[in-house]
Amino acid sequence: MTSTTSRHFRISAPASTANIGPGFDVLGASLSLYLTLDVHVGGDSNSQDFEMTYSGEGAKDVPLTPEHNLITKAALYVLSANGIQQLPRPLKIHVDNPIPLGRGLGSSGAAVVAGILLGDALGQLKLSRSRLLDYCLMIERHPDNVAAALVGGFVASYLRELSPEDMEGIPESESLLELGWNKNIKCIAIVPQFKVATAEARSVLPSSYQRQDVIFNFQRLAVLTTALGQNPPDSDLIYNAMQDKVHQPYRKTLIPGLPEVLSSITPEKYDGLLGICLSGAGPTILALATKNFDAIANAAQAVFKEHGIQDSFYKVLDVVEDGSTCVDL
Ligand SMILES: Nc1ncnc2c1ncn2[C@@H]1O[C@H](COP(=O)(O)OP(=O)(O)O)[C@@H](O)[C@H]1O
Ligand SMILES: N[C@@H](CCOP(=O)(O)O)C(=O)O
Repeated sequence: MTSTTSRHFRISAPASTANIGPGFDVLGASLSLYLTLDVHVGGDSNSQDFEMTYSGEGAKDVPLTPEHNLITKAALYVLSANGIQQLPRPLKIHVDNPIPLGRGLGSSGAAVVAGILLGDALGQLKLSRSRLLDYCLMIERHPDNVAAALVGGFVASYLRELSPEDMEGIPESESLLELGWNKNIKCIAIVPQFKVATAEARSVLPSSYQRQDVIFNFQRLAVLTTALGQNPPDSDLIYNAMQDKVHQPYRKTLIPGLPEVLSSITPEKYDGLLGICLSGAGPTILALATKNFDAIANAAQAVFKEHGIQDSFYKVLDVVEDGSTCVDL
């Protein structure tokens, strides 16, 4: 498809931290770390050029062909579902990605959301936000990261029960609720220098659970969704509400030192700490705090070192309300 009209636009999609303890596949919060696409399309009707360049995380790792790159695959998915079988030419995309891949900060969620917005923009489809989310879910399959990355803020979501007939098309598959987040609560992401693929971290989870473990998470999830919006935040309430029995206990085999990090770093020992958990499927540790960020991060890094993980870094991030955007330049 040759595009004669020339357009220059920028897509931005935030990182996200999912689960936040007991909210496995439910809770997600968008973080102040943005994947951006700088897109030039059309202009020279004689050119069939396609160029994709990268800077930042994954620049040397990710495939750059449209059929293999997660961003352009998502864009092609939206376009083909709407009767457009290829990307318009000429097309230049520069991707700048500060989100570490395979670390539990929603890099794939941000890439899927950015790709869906890219397809929507290139096809001039003007899809609604809920429709964009449906497309994201058909790719990512769990709602927490993509919901937070698309709409922004602190988000709870559920998947609708879908019949086989529903699945023949692109079903309306998710509902979400934007929750309150106390702006004084910062997200310390302690990032070990090894990857855990989300698919692998999901494969180690049991297919069924004891009733008491499910109730354990239900109780804490209900409390946590409100507690994180309260001001001042209650560290005892939040710390205990961020406990989990559904995913973290099973993922400790993939992340050396995880139990020790989660049990040894407490509000009693570290002033300002509210709670600590695995960010998404890990290996990043998420610590929620109002101050004392460096001491908290250094404590987690020290535990990782005791377990042979010498290299890690940390970032102090905000939960951001603006979600993903597509802006003409
Ligand atoms: N900006 C990107 N561009 C292309 N592919 C990406 C990008 N970000 C993530 N991916 C793909 O997603 C994979 C990481 O996804 P996943 O295992 O879910 O980890 P994460 O916790 O970072 O979401 C990468 O290995 C890569 O295949
Ligand atoms: N609920 C998912 C969240 C995965 O988040 P990611 O940032 O690691 O992709 C899970 O825990 O599997």
